[in-house]
Amino acid sequence: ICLYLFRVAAEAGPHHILKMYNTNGSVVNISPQLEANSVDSYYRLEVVASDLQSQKIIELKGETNSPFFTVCVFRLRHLENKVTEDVGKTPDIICELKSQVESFKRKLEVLHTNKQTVVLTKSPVSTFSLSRAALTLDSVLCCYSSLQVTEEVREHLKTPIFDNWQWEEAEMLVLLQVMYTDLDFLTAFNIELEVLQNFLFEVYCHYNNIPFHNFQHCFCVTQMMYGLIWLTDLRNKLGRIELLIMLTSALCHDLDHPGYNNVYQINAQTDLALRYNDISPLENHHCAVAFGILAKPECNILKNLTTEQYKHIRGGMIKCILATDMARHNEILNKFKVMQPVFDFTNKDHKEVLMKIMVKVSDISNEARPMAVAEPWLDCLLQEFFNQSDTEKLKGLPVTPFMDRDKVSKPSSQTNFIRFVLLPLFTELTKLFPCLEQHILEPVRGALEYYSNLERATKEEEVTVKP
Ligand SMILES: Nc1nc2c(ncn2[C@@H]2O[C@@H]3COP(=O)(O)O[C@H]3[C@H]2O)c(=O)[nH]1
Ligand SMILES: [Zn+2]
Repeated sequence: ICLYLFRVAAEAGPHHILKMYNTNGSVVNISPQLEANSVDSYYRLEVVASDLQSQKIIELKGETNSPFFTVCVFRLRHLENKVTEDVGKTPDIICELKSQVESFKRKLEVLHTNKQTVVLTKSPVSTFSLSRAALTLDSVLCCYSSLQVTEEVREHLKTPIFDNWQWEEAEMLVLLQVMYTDLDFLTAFNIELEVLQNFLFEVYCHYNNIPFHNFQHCFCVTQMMYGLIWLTDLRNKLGRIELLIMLTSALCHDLDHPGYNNVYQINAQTDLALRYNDISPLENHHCAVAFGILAKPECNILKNLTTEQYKHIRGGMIKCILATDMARHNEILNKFKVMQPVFDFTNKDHKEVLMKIMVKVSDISNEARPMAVAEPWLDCLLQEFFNQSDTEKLKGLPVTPFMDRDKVSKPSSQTNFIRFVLLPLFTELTKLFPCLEQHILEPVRGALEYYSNLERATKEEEVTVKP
């Protein structure tokens, strides 16, 4: 079995380069011809994580220490079944090997985690630096002038079926400009085109290159907000200033997100948690970064407004962005539920809660999009979740259960989220705007059915596979 495991380890893939040494320290060839090892003449397996900038050494002594991997697990299970048939019970040696396979698997996962941490590590308070320069302002400006945004694209941009995966980041910046233009913000608030372009580019630069809370997410949330504004005819129900608050809040709501949520910030006692006294540290940060960008005159799309208007927008954006902290989800939804039957578009409190709900709906609206658009987003989200829970394990912090790769699957993650978060929220908004039924409620119901079926099928498969 050890020989077999070594061979599998040698084929472990690009992230794990393995070298094996004998007790004299000489490298030995991992092959089926390898001599049997023992407690005294053991092999040392060195896992060289070539692109991880990290090295771990695991010693393999006789049969008492062994490697890992899924294939091994299957092999062992097969062997166990065979032996159980012959002998009537699982021999101790097989149980021991199983636990060693698990332990080795965990070690490799730690190595893999190191890699992700290296890639993702960026000081969470690294604001106002143009650290990410995949695009230059010049290249974006070039795209502004060369991209023909047809009437068809402009109309498509107003719908939740818009597919973000088809567009480059520079193009998204152009599309964001179209949103500000087509809502008449440039004329209504005397925004110079160049200032808007600088602002959008700075926003782009302050999103991090992380799996989920990145510029693409910012674009999707803003585009969903834009779509909702058109679908619900909010232009005729709210003031332009409220629309500007909602769209700009959506745009800025995750600025400089570090890829680790509030619970992590608080448990790890990060700079952000210290700075904001554990009170919505991320959302406070996103908002502070937004106003840091607006503080630069060349990016200040609000500079031609009166002090009164500026204060109104600042107050509104702070409320909307802070409302995206999911810890406040029930508080905000319950407020809206109470108002909804007597909703009054001229009532200041009612408008305020509606604006928060609109930003929240847009923020978590991936499942309202077509499956081909939504599913890759779930992969991105789980990648970020797993990265956090791996880091929590590594640092001995409490592990967030819905982020734990050992506990969560795509279907289980979505069925619960759709049932307990999305449907109650979307249903309430749909009561106020019945036209949203077909645009956001139906696709979400479809997604629930899809993931429920998948969950059921997986469970049935598990039952049949089990010996
Ligand atoms: N399981 C699940 N969670 C989601 C989905 N979309 C958003 N979320 C969660 O909702 C949260 C909204 O706020 P955050 O951006 O902090 O983090 C987001 C995720 O934790 C989804 O499609 N599935
Ligand atoms: Zn978000």
